[in-house]
Amino acid sequence: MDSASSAASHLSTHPDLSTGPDLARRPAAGLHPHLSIRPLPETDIDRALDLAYLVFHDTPEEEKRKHHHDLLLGCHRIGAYDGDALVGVVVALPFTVSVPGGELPCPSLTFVSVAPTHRRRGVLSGMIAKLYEKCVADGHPLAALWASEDAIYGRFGFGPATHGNTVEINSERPLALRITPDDGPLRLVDPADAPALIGEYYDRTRTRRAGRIARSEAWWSEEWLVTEDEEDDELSPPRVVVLGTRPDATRPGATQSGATQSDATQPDAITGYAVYRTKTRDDAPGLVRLDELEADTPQAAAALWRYLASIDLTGVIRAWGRPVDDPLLLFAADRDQVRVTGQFPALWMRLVDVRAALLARSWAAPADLVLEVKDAQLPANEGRFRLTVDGEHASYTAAYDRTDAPADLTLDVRDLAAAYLGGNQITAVVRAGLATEHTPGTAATLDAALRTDHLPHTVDEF
Ligand SMILES: CC(=O)SCCNC(=O)CCNC(=O)[C@H](O)C(C)(C)COP(=O)(O)OP(=O)(O)OC[C@H]1O[C@@H](n2cnc3c(N)ncnc32)[C@H](O)[C@@H]1OP(=O)(O)O
Repeated sequence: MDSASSAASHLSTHPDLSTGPDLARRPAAGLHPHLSIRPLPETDIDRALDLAYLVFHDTPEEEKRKHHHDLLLGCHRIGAYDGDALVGVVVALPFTVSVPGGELPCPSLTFVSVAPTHRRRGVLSGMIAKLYEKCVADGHPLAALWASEDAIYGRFGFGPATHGNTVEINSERPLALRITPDDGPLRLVDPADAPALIGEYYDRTRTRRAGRIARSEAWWSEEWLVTEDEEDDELSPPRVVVLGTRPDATRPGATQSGATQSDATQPDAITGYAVYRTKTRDDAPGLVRLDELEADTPQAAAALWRYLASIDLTGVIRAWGRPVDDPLLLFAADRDQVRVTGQFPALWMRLVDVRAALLARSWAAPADLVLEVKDAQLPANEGRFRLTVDGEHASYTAAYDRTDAPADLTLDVRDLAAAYLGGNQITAVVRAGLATEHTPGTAATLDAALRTDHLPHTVDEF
């Protein structure tokens, strides 16, 4: 493609489109015969980016465009074409996501774009159907995304499976804590060295919570630790602070004072880290914008929060995308000082193959019930299935097989997807009138079986 031509100019010169398409409004399940949906070749990546920048009202600099180009090269890409004109794009990042008890490949949708000339004609629906075909062919039971608008993806069977809290801390006074922070050494790390150091820590610990994305080194350096923040160029470059293990004279390498030379310089000596940026402001206290804080123990987390709250010339910490069950909310001694200012859906999940998805996760309690699942897109998921979970605590095994037995619970696949990682309750879905419990107590049994020790959490927005 001629890189100088944008999707906009391409559309306006296309004979079928210049006068407005003659495409009658089609139901989502059908696609107008003018349109074809097929894999988007490498040679069309520039056109795909033009289309995405058009619909997202973005005018990126060359460097960002090159970054997006490289990102799309490594993804599965689907294009919708009207004749030669590219009118729709869906990109699937080849992610792996943690699920209760393990992890699964999870094609993750991004750059979802339909030309303004072709909206509401089933183009997105057609591309999603194509993506599901690909997931089934590849044996990938899950798909995921972050939604630009809440109303779009439920109809395609996606449910919001993880949520994030926005937390604001008044750090003009010392952070009041009900626990004693870990006294291990804190060390600032050069962001260039951070992927190797905290990347290994993250890999080691990320499956503690479901919903977490495995991060490649490129994802660390080009998404997480990129020098200039994409949304606020007044913020400092990323700062990375790591907490080391407590000085212990008995450890190898300990000095006479008890400190160890290797504390916090080796991934296995780290007990937590925080990634943050700062900025000073004329009209308000200086800001610490926290991107991520992970810790092995509440005491280690408390040490990192206390560090962030005591940075000179700052008076507020704004933390985005914190876990809903963040222990900070309990060990903070003054909840007027530490306030949850918002909550939002983060990772939307799709159980493309309900059976494979359910069998791949761990279970928290026994169950024996018949689910009737509604799935408007994927008939293989539709119908009645007996879910049995047996065995001993911590090693339950599940079976999920089609049955003619009457249903104990009827629910939509999107609500099952929202509950899959343990972050939402089926009992609440029943109470909201969105699922029907034919046998009282079934939803509570299912909730107990799906329960996880920690709520799921996703902070990688894509
Ligand atoms: C994962 C991500 O990348 S999120 C980013 C999504 N992209 C954007 O927001 C960019 C701007 N918007 C667009 O490009 C398009 O409008 C899209 C991709 C959101 C929708 O594409 P379309 O081809 O118009 O969707 P399509 O025609 O297949 O719609 C299917 C159904 O979803 C509904 N729908 C689509 N978009 C929306 C929306 N924004 N809000 C509410 N309903 C919507 C349609 O009304 C239709 O419902 P119906 O079948 O009951 O009539």
